[in-house]
Amino acid sequence: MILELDCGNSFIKWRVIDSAQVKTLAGGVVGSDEELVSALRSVPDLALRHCRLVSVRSDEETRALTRQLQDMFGVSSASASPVVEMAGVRNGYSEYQRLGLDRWLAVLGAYHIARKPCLVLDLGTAVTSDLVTGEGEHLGGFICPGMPLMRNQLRTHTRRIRYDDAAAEKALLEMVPGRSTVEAVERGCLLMLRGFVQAQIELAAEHLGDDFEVFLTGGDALLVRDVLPRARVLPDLVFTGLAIACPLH
Ligand SMILES: Nc1ncnc2c1ncn2[C@@H]1O[C@H](COP(=O)(O)OP(=O)(O)OP(=O)(O)O)[C@@H](O)[C@H]1O
Ligand SMILES: CC(C)(CO)[C@@H](O)C(=O)NCCC(=O)O
Ligand SMILES: [K+]
Repeated sequence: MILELDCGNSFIKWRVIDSAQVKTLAGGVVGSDEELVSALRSVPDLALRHCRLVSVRSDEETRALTRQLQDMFGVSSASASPVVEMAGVRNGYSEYQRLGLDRWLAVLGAYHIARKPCLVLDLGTAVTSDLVTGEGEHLGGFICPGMPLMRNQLRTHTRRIRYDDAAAEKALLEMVPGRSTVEAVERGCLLMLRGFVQAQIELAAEHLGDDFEVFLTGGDALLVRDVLPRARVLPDLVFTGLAIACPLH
């Protein structure tokens, strides 16, 4: 069995796949290293042979996690690392090491699947957009705050914006003008997000021509799905790229 991890800024996405790399045996989203360990402990008949991961956390945090996995499950971890070029894709950053590895893997995964120009949108704590040409040239992209950051900035920097998560979820069931704070904020932030992704479609058409694929991933992907009817929603896109960046021999 192989353990795969995508360590984002707020959550760790994990899954266990069989050694032939065809079936997903277990998986989930957790908020901390401790939660990951207990989630793994509750997987029946767990027998990990390998672990591969991508992390946008500090090296220290990532090392603490891999050490724990070694101690608890006897498995050593391979981490995706920055490269200039891989699998037919060329990193577009002027300092290639600075490109977030989750972005890089999502781009590798998307280009591997599409083999044509791609727009890759990842909606997590932060929202990222990346463009790749049909020749595998990564053109760079954009970063902006995601839903969690937008709403928390408003809650933190104002005196009178206060509401709980349950109310937030309910507020997004409709998009008419808000008649309460929670409705006004949640719907306002969602409109920002939708506006951003729509602008990316226009931008991608300028840089890539009209025939490009749109890939959508990240915990909040479904919030913008209705304004991107042509997008392929692939929650495991980063894992697709991880398999390319960290092959098991
Ligand atoms: N099952 C889920 N578990 C956790 N978060 C979820 C889930 N489904 C949707 N979300 C939402 O997804 C968002 C977090 O997305 P994601 O897990 O991709 O972020 P992240 O990887 O921590 O952030 P980033 O990609 O910016 O580093 C949050 O707004 C959260 O509410
Ligand atoms: C933008 C995030 C936070 C998205 O997870 C991550 O890809 C990251 O930390 N990137 C480094 C900065 C950059 O990509 O330019
Ligand atoms: K991510």
